[in-house]
Amino acid sequence: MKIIYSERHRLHHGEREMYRGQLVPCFEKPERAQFVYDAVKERKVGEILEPKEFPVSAIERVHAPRYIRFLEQAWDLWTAQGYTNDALPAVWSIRGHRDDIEPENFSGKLGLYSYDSGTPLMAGTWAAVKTGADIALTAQELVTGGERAAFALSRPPGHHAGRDFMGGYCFVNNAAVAAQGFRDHGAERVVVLDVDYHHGNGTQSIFYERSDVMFLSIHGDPRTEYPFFLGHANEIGNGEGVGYNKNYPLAAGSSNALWFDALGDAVRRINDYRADALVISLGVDTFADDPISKFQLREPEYRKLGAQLAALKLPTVFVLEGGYAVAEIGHNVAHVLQGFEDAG
Ligand SMILES: NCCCCCC(=O)NO
Ligand SMILES: [Zn+2]
Repeated sequence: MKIIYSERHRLHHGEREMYRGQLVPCFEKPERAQFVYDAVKERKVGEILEPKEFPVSAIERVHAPRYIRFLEQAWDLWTAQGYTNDALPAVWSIRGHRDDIEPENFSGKLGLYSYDSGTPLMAGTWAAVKTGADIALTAQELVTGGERAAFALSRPPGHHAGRDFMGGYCFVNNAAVAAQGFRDHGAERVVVLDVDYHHGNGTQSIFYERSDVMFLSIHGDPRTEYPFFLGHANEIGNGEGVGYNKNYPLAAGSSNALWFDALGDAVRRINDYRADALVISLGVDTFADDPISKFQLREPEYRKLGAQLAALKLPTVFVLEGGYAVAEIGHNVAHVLQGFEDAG
């Protein structure tokens, strides 16, 4: 399969994130994409291409223009106040507050558009994020054009980013941008399947009222696992979207058998939905040795996952999400992609 990658991801290299009450070095770092690049290249998974550039309007198909304007201008606004360190929020809009008025104060703006203090914004963040969306759209365009599958090797990840908020290391929802790209180019029904350890709260919230994009997610139970506030089994969609959202929360430490039971049910639902295209939010923080997650997947499971996705026989875009066991992330991603390719 074709792989889309750009060195411009390096423009986003946050210094520190708030973790358990302390500012610690960022888990989401440039080496992650480097290791994935090295592994897919070494294993000859496919030709590696640079992304095409798309208009920012393609991002605004799923994100609020005022949020995108903020992302574009944030670093200049921050440094205009004399700061040079990464911007991290310290105050948030929460229940009972208003979110229809954007504060003039930068900290207020940043808090309006954030939901955690783990997602530092720095000089090159917007450039890297825009390229990440271009990577996802390039993958979607290739698959719409006839490629069986493509891998969007993008960072920072995106599945926690909602219509108008960032968080969980995510700014623009690359998987949602790709899903909408499929919809805007002939696909009637699109599935986003999120196999990252963490619930794709951003992706769910973007498509929650829609029946043309079905969202399914297998993840650590939000009662104990990040992002905590969305991802329960009783979230089934709203309005038009009722029945088109499916969550499989699994207890931390769940067995691979349980994980694949969930995948089996998701596959059945995807087949019943008669999708025209499939987007996989491919996080490999489900890895047994991941430093911040608690599932048990290893190479055999990643290859099995790839094979079961191939059996759907759908035009497929894989979008990189999480995975923090940096030395192994590349191999784990490659195992999924090779499992998919080998299943033919
Ligand atoms: N800072 C809290 C943990 C963020 C998890 C990010 C992730 O891997 N999401 O899939
Ligand atoms: Zn994750």
